[in-house]
Amino acid sequence: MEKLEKSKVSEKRSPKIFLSGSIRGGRQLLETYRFMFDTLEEAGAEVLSLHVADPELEKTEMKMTEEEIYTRDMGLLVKSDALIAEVTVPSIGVGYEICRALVLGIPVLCVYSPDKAVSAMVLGNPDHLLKARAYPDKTSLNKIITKFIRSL
Ligand SMILES: O=c1[nH]c(=O)n([C@H]2C[C@H](O)[C@@H](COP(=O)(O)O)O2)cc1CO
Repeated sequence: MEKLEKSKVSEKRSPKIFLSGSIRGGRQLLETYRFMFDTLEEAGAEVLSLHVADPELEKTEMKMTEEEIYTRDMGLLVKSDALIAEVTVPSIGVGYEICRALVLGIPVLCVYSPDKAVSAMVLGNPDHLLKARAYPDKTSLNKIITKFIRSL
């Protein structure tokens, strides 16, 4: 009888990704979050937190209470196969989500612009579930994300 091989997430179904990016920490990299969202979709991933890359985010989140935002995001995080965080812009929410994902045993990819001072809590973190990668340009950002998705 043919032996069933243990398959990775990507061979079975679209990996569910929590995209994490600064909101109240500052929206100056919104265009990068949108690029990351597009890259993830092209790589066959399903982005659960699409609101992070939404230029109209303020309109929808304004109608939600702080508790509703927190509960929704934590609910999405537990359903995620991985978290991908853009950490160039310091954000308490992004840092919290990274830590929470690691505690839950969810793999994390942090990406950042190489000329920015990123927290040692990310760069110096020895957790085997955490990868931190600098991207000098959009082409490398695309490659880093695509490689990570294929590794899931
Ligand atoms: O309105 C929101 N909606 C929301 O989903 N978040 C989550 C998702 C983001 O990855 C992260 C951003 O955190 P911060 O707002 O502290 O920069 O927190 C955060 C806020 C505002 O803090």
